[in-house]
Amino acid sequence: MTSRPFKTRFAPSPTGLLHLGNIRTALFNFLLARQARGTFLLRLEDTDAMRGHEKYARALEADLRWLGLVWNEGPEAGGRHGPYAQSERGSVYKEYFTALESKGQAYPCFCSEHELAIARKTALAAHRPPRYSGKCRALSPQEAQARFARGEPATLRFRVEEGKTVEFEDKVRGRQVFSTDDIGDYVIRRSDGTPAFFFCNAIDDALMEVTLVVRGEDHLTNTPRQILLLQALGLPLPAYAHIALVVGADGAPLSKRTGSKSIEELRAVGYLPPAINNYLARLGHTYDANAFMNLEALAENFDLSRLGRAPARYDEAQLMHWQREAVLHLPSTTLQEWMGDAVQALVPADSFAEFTEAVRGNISFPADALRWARIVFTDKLVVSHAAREAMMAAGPEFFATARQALETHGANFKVVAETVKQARSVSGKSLFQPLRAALLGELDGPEMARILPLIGVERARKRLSL
Ligand SMILES: Nc1ncnc2c1ncn2[C@@H]1O[C@H](COP(=O)(O)OP(=O)(O)OP(=O)(O)O)[C@@H](O)[C@H]1O
Repeated sequence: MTSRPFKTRFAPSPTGLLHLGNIRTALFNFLLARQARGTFLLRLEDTDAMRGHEKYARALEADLRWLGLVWNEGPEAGGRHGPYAQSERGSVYKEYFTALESKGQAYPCFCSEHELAIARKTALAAHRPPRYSGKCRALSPQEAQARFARGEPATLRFRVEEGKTVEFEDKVRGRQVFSTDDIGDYVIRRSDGTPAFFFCNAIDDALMEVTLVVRGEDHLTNTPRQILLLQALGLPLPAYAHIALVVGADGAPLSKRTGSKSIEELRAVGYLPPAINNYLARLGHTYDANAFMNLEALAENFDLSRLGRAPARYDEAQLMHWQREAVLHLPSTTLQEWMGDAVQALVPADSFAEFTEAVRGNISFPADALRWARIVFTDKLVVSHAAREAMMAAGPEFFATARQALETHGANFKVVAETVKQARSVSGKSLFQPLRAALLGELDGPEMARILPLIGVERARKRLSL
């Protein structure tokens, strides 16, 4: 098994937009494949019955590409093991159902939902695991045929040998032991003919030669069932790593069904791919270095043994930290594009590079850049209460001197400030705050030496005349 080429996979069901929990699973699989110079496979776990799966499939592919989590095998990328959408693999699953039936390892079950529900309740009341009683196990082929002929619907159940254990070494959670007595015979094909999710999932992992399955721990209880299936079919087993789920502030796992914030929404407000990647790679996983890293470095230093088992809590403040880091690290031209049309319309082309560098340290989103662009390049200055107080405290003579210095020396903040300092004997906060307040309308913001030349003498003169 270990001699097979290293391959991980991400196998989402396109039932909604991906959220940070799903993407973290994709990221870990991507990083591990990249680190091992192996393959990162994408498989769509859709079924024909799913609504809108085409739309969501395209959306999740776009999300992955946007984050740079590019798959080397799967839809569009191609590969030897396609098709890569489960809705197109019906004939493959059929073949394996037949194989299991002909070996006597699967049998038709005619028990109705109602009957099964009663049996489950009875078992639970008697403190027994609610596993299938085995009622249809012993049906003779003739009897089964007769019932089919009468048009009775049947599921297909996988036969599980009693009194055994299924064991595997989980790469995150350690040794896992399950008793087959708790599992019981389980449904692998529903009565409408559709295969059970974990059946397709296991068969596909084996046929697509996946060697390591990294997925949310919500799948942990599927694993012994999948191992039993693969063993019965003589198919290779992957290694497994079940990672803690990402939970929201309420402690509940992020989920498409409960409307968790989607990657698409984060992209729309201006979150940057390296911010999301740096944040998620550290969510429940630790690196030695806390520095901002590109995907290559995140991959190089990723370590499965450093994954925590506790639920990973989504923390927006942490994501914001990495967003600011990403803004600081972005190439200037990319940052300008990211700022968007509204900023581009306000900032003169020949000042864009200076503007970008001046505000880079003070923005987290394009909306922040727009605010600074309005302050610097329009006459609509909104002066905050604190700024107005600082200006009042400095008094009109302070500003008369500042205006005079501006006329004499131009938009050179250092010289203007130095002149005011000498002439009015003020320094530190009492010098810089009123100047900043008048010129920007705020007490915090970009470095004045960079921003004043962009504001220009004319606009600065008016602002110092307040
Ligand atoms: N909250 C979460 N935290 C971490 N991983 C998650 C979370 N929710 C789903 N995953 C993982 O994302 C991968 C893709 O899952 P899939 O698209 O089937 O979503 P799902 O399990 O149906 O989740 P959802 O509840 O969001 O629909 C799986 O490995 C799953 O374990």
